[in-house]
Formats: sequence, C-alpha cells, structure tokens
Amino acid sequence: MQLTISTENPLEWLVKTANLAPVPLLHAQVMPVMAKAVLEAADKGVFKAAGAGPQTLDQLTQALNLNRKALGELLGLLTAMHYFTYKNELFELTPMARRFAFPDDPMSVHGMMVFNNRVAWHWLDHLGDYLETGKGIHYHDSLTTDEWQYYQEAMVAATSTEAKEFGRRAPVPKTATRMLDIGGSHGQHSVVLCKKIPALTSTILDLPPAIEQARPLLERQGMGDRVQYQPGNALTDDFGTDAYDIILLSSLAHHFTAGQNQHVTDKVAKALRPGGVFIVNEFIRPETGSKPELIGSSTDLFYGLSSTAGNYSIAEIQGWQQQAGLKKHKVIWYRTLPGRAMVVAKK
Ligand SMILES: C[S@@+](CC[C@H](N)C(=O)[O-])C[C@H]1O[C@@H](n2cnc3c(N)ncnc32)[C@H](O)[C@@H]1O
Repeated sequence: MQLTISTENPLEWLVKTANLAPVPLLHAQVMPVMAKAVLEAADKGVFKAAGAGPQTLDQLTQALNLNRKALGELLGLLTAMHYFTYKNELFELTPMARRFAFPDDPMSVHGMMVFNNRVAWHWLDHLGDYLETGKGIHYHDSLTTDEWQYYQEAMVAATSTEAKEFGRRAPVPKTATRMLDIGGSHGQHSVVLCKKIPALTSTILDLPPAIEQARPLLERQGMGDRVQYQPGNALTDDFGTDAYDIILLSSLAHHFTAGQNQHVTDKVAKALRPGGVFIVNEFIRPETGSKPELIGSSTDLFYGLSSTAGNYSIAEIQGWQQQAGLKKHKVIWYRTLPGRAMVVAKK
C-alpha cells in the first residue's frame, strides 16, 4: 500500500508525466488542511454525531452547536476525502469512516485523532528548531495528566487493527507461560496472546503516569490477573533472569537511542528463557537507497521530533539482538499496516 497522487484520465496522466502539475502545492496547501480537518472533526464530535445516521447540514449544525457555514465547508472537504457521502441533502458516514473514525467502533482510530489534535499538532511547530538543533521534545518527561490520558487512548486507537494481526501472526511458543510487555500501555498485544495461549500470563512494564491512565483501558478487556502492571522504567530496571518465554518491545524502540536499545536488548536476553522469543514490533526506517516508503519515513521524522530518537532499520534491530547473544528468527511485515514489522529473535 502506498499513498500516491493518482491521475484519473489520459490528459491528467500526460500533465503529470510531463512534470506540469505543481505537486508541492498539494503538500503545502491542501494536505495540511485535510489533516487538520479530520482531527478537528473528531474533536468536535462530528463523526460521533453522524453515527446516528444520515442527516442534513441543519440537523448536524444543531446537534453539534457549530457554525452552519463553517460546518458545511468541513463536511464538503470530508466528503471529498471519502469520510461522507452526500445524497438527497443528507450527509452519511462511508463504511470506511464508520469503522475507523466513528468513536464507538472497536477498530476506530478516533482516540489518535483527538490526541494529535490536542497535543501532537502543536509539536509540529518545533520541527524547524529540531532541524537546527537535532533536539526533540522528549514528551514523556513533560505531559500533563490530561495529555497522558489522550496519549494512552491514542495508543489503544492506533493498535486496534494491528493487535488482531499481531495475535494471528506473532511467532510465539504455544507452551509459553510468562510474557513481559515492555512499554505495553493498554496491553492489547498481551491480551491477544493471552487469549490465544490459555496458560500465558503477562506483565506490562510501563511508566507510572502511563499506567494510571492505561489501567482502565486494560480493565475493559476483562483479563483479570492474567495481564498485570509493573510500574517502572525499562532503561533502569532489571528484567530478571530466565523468567519469560515472550518479551515484547512494541513502539518503544523508536523513543530510545541505539545505545539505549542495546542496553534494553542485553537485559532482555538475560531475562528470556531458553527457546524464548524477543519481538521488536516497530515502524521500520527504509534502508537508504531502498524503495521510498512514506509511513516508515514520516514516522521516523515524527519520532525524531517528539523523542530525539526515531525509527531503525531491520538490520539495526537485528544487530542489537545478535550483539546480545540472541539468534535471528523471523521478520514479519504487517499486511494491514505498511512500513511496520515484527523483528523476532530467539534465545
Ligand atoms: C508509543 S507507546 C506504545 C504502547 C504499546 N506498546 C503499543 O505498541 O501500542 C510507548 C509506551 O512506552 C512507555 N514508555 C516510554 N518510556 C518508557 C520507559 N523508559 N520505560 C517503560 N515504558 C516507557 C510509554 O509510557 C508508552 O506507554
């Protein structure tokens, strides 16, 4: 899957091929507005309200208490973006929007939209400073309580689709009984594996303010004692010796420097039981010179800005694993999320 500009007729194809279409105008003017429109629509409750069924502009204006003209403009754009259809003066969510933008669907990314609108959007103003200094924001050190809550809700939203595929395809031993989920937050990865392997229990190691906000999200899964929290810090805590069959580091390596990741991987190798697996579940930075890939590259820049670290290549991740004495096992690319993979090593 790739996000591209596609032409709709031979004349447009000619214009694009002859390099006559000012593509950067799309990036400079159209795409920022598209992104902000989706985020603000989520935050103002537009997708939630539209979930009640097809409605006129007047009905939505009244339900949302918004300005009629401005809402009409927003809905026009969201219709062009295939979030809505417009027929007989009625706006209706498309199946795509009903699944992924309507907040009550289990696969919704609505929480990520709200977090990006209220918190991460403002970080983008610092991109120029980051480019000059190379110093990112290190947001884990400065979030307010509300921001921790939006962040943890965003992590659930970002993972709902992925967790299903992770549960189906992660190469874990069927006899596993103990799992460590480092930076596991809401615990969706632990939950899918515990549901699949009846004897498995999991410990989620995360920062205390994250656990405070994530605990209610995990409780919704009804796993009882099988998935438990351990407040701590992956950079400073010992993980034990020969204690786990599965250790997962999902979307945390991109917040750590290469040196920190090596340190964490060394502790993982000690904490794994023989035959146990270590899964680094991550967005992957495309190797320089390889086929360009938007998701791996844009998240790389975003994590640089937000954490000073960034994405790593498959070879870099496998390098930490091998230096820690683990054996290369598998690389599994997600089918539902381009640019993301499980990089798996075995003890
Ligand atoms: C981007 S989220 C990923 C959450 C989850 N693993 C997933 O894949 O959806 C990163 C998580 O790591 C946690 N985290 C950040 N720094 C950490 C540290 N030093 N030790 C433990 N957890 C940390 C954050 O609190 C957050 O819950």
